[in-house]
Amino acid sequence: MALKLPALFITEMNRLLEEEADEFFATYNEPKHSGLRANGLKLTGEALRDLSPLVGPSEIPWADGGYYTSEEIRPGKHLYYHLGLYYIQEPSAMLPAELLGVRPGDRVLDLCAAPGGKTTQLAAKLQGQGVLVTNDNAAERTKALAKNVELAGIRNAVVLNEEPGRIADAFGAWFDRVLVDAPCSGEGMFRKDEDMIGQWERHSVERCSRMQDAILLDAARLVAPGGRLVYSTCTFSPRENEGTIAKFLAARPDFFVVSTDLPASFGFAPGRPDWLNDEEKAGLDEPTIASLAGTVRVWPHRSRGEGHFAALLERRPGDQANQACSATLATDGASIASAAYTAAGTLPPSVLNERDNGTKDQKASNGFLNERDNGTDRRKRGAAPYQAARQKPAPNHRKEAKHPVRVDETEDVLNKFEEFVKVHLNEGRQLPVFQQSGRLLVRGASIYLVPAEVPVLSGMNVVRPGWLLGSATKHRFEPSQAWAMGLTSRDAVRSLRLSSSHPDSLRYLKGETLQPAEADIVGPDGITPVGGKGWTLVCIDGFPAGWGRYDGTLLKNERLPGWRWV
Ligand SMILES: C[S@@+](CC[C@H](N)C(=O)[O-])C[C@H]1O[C@@H](n2cnc3c(N)ncnc32)[C@H](O)[C@@H]1O
Repeated sequence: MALKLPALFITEMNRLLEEEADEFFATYNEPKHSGLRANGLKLTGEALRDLSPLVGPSEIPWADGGYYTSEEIRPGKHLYYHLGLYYIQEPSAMLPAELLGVRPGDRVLDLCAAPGGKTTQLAAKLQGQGVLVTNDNAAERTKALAKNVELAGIRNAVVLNEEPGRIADAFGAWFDRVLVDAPCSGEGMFRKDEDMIGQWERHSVERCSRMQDAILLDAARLVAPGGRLVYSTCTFSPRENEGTIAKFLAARPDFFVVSTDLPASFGFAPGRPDWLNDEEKAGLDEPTIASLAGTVRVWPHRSRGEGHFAALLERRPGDQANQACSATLATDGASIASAAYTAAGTLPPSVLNERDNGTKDQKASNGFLNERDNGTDRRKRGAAPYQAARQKPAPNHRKEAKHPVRVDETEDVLNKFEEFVKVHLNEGRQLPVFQQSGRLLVRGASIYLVPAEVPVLSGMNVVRPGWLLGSATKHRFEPSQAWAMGLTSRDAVRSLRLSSSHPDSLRYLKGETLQPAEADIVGPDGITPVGGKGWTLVCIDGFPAGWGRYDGTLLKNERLPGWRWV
């Protein structure tokens, strides 16, 4: 065996797998599986395969747009990676988001999300409709999460750095779909990442299992009646898999296991209720214990993927437990809602809609109401939703006192932003996006498009309250890289059309100034030269790569240093 596996792990796997163990251990002498997944927000798997030799001929059968690839190809070093056209992801890791069955328009929560592989997959399922709240409690890791959200061009995501309990207090049972890709002992990743072996010795299965129990109980509070939750790990240990689910079902009988029923050709194995210990079985009836066979185990000796476990759970419709969550929301909301933002939006926040069963009085004591009332007023005045941020901040904004942003500064940011949209963007395509999919929010000098329906997230650690569109400086509005990545070439009045084989493409991604041919500065149709000067969306093979400023001869590179290909 090439890898030095922990002795305890070897003993345990021999005990569990019995006669299958030799076959299992033999996989540690074989190469690991690698994959990538086309970013469905930008192109299909077939389109990516037509474009790129990176994509091997072999599809990952359980993942939309997923392909096996080889490490030698180094897909992270390719230009298309920097355009957000795909995400490099281990094949089994593509399963949980598929199981969740996300539909466009859903409210989706990815609770343990960094660095964001499954988040980008869930966003593609939403196709820009609905809301994706993506969270990780490790502040450092949310940097990579936010970057991957932006690289993928996701427009309807909120990125949080919070503890699950605080999210549950604020949102209540608000989500149609929740993913808990739990921290785990990582036994299934030994072949992919040898460091996991050392970490296994330090982080015991028992410690992980306690964390999982707590996260899952908080996650349950966030699932709307009739909604679904996927729990997944990349470990083999029954304590962290069937054991965690069994204890959860005993604590939350309003949830049940949905049998996954996947094609036998995938090679997945059923969950193992027979591996539960007495403590885990306590309080469960026989049919519930047996239902754990409906969860999924991915074994490297049976499937073309590393070790994984996934359980699809559903919350029974119409249960009453939800009302308790809402009461907590309303009470806690009063303090949480000492708002963090300089301005709120027009669309009625639906945190207190009928799903949450909040009473009128509860609503009245909740700071979320400010936002809705103001929104109603503005709608009466007929103001366009995208002007939403023009309103006086509510008087009780706690963080505002710390970093005061005056209303006239908010006005200034908005004026500069509107001027930018008018001059540089194809308004006919952009305004409907602003009006239909969210509300504008000014925070400091930056402006965001917050997904419609998302409440004011006051008092929470918000990494990105929405799609970062850009920031105002003293003299102008500067569009963000995130905005560029979520646009198409048709959205800009002026774009630079580059082909990936042209040396300027690489030079642009590396941050260099370009001297483009005039004929390549084109209008929204991507063909007709437009000339003129100003902000220009740089597109490679038709996909946005970032902004530049064209002065008629040179194109100044506006890709921020953190985004440059080094
Ligand atoms: C398996 S990783 C997630 C991988 C991610 N889903 C992806 O596809 O890229 C587990 C994550 O859970 C986070 N985590 C650990 N404890 C947490 C908690 N209590 N609440 C939220 N996230 C937590 C870790 O920081 C880690 O990023």
